[in-house]
Amino acid sequence: MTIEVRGLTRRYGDVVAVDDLSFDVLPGTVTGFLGPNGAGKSTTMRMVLGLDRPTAGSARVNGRAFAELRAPLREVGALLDPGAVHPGRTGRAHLRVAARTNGIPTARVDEVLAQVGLERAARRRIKGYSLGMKQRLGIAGALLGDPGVLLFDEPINGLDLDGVRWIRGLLRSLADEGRTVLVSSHLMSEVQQTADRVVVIGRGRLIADTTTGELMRGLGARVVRVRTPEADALLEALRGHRVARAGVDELHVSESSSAEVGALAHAAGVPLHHLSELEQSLEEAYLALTGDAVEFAGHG
Ligand SMILES: Nc1ncnc2c1ncn2[C@@H]1O[C@H](COP(=O)(O)OP(=O)(O)OP(=O)(O)O)[C@@H](O)[C@H]1O
Repeated sequence: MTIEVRGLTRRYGDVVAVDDLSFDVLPGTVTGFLGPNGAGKSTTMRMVLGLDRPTAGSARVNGRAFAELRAPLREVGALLDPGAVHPGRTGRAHLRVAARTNGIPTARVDEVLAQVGLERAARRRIKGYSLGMKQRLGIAGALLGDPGVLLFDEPINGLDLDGVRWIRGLLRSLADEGRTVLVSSHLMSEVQQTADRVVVIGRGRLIADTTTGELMRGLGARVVRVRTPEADALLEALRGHRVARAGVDELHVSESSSAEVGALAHAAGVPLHHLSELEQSLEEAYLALTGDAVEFAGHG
């Protein structure tokens, strides 16, 4: 039960939505799929689900292209666009149609309705559903075929706190049952709370593919802020370190400590006017990581 993405590329005219992307999603884990708006997350998921055609490369589920899966809904379930349902149908009727067309026993419909907590609304028309209820119905649809691979595109969008907690618990339990779970979000904080692994993309390209812990350690690294009237001399003394020039008299040193920077400055006879450690918040660090990849940055 895996998702394998290899050299996946999708162009729309001049826009490269997904750019030579490769990663694996493994069973028993929740993998967060993280990137700013327009990064290419939905396009990637659509290609995994056979809803869009790669310009190059491949996306495989359990070793096969989606079109080659014999019983697709039993192998992979997805929540993509919860609004894309017939509003005049009841939730139950909607799922029964999906079950029938996919050779899934209709008894399964009531099971998944119970699993997502929609039993009481099952006989009401979808047009009367709240966003959260539509989201739950979409998830029920994803679970219908009891698939080993699940994709959720921004599942917490528009949910209240209870709904968010419920989704987190559901993702966890699906992974604990040994399933392969890929969940997209544009929020670092969300992925931090739910995912074991993270695939970060920006402008369609892979930025990071690692465990959540590693990503947080890397991103949360302290930066030493130092000010000196002799910045060039200090730069020289810090050779071999990762240093960014933040102004005429200010340097930011990564992967170091104020003790180390202070000692190096002292040894080189460089006077310091300021020395401190900046603790980056995870959200800031994530923005720094994907900053160059943001398609439309807000100003002011
Ligand atoms: N059918 C399409 N035709 C033209 N361009 C498209 C199409 N689908 C997506 N794009 C473009 O591809 C890029 C990636 O879009 P995509 O929706 O995959 O990003 P995303 O990471 O899911 O973002 P969001 O969080 O906003 O949904 C964007 O520049 C988008 O405008």
